[in-house]
Amino acid sequence: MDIEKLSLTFQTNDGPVHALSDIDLKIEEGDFVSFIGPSGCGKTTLLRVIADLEQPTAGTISVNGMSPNEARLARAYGYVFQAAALYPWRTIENNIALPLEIMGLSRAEQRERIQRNMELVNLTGFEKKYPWQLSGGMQQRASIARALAVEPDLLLMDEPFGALDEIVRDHLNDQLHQLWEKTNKTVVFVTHSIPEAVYLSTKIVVLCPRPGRIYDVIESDLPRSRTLDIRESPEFLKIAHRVREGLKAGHSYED
Ligand SMILES: Nc1ncnc2c1ncn2[C@@H]1O[C@H](COP(=O)(O)OP(=O)(O)OP(=O)(O)O)[C@@H](O)[C@H]1O
Repeated sequence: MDIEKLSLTFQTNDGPVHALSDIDLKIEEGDFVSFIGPSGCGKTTLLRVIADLEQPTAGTISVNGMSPNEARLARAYGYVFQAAALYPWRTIENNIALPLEIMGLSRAEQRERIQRNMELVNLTGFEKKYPWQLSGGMQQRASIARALAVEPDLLLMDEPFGALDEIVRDHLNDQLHQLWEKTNKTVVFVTHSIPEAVYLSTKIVVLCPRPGRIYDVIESDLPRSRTLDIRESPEFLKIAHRVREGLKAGHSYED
């Protein structure tokens, strides 16, 4: 993915809001990229621009050689929201089936994809449950399975684990990491958590607000294959330190 000199200004009743300013970023296939930064620095807006849910006011962006609009129509990405956004009146398997029905896949193909992706997120056996019968962490895994079932090259995730407690979050970080290793998808991930960003990413983009812009891009030198233990290593702590310094430098304490 190639983003060049991209800016987005929202016109509001209180005047213009410079949500994104002069963003330059390259994301390679198979990268795991995190956007981290204080509230209002434009993380979600940038993700939404990639997803064709917002239009930039300047600059260019290409997603797998396509415009975001072409990529959306080609179903090149899956989007996972902060809250699981599952339909409560549909079972887990029928939630995952929904985009597949819209795509017009055969029942057999739908069933095969549901089974395979539920297995990938360790939810086999919960096909007939309703979302409200599952824990928050399981609901998030189900929404990841739904995004994966479309078989996108690119997974866009907006703070998917933000509302979960620390232990569940650690567990899901580990699972997501393994999933990424197994599937070799490109992932763009929004987070507020430094350990989460450093653990998961091959590239960490530190953003700062007013106007929303990139402060630092950190290429991780951690091995691609990792376990949560790596968080104790000096290499991990060094990257975490650099992210923290970036956040401090870009932070305004007047908020
Ligand atoms: N539709 C909109 N209309 C006007 N302003 C908007 C709109 N969407 C976002 N903004 C503003 O753009 C800026 C960036 O918002 P954005 O949600 O991308 O930040 P963020 O880094 O994701 O924040 P958070 O961490 O709180 O989710 C903020 O100042 C926000 O108020």
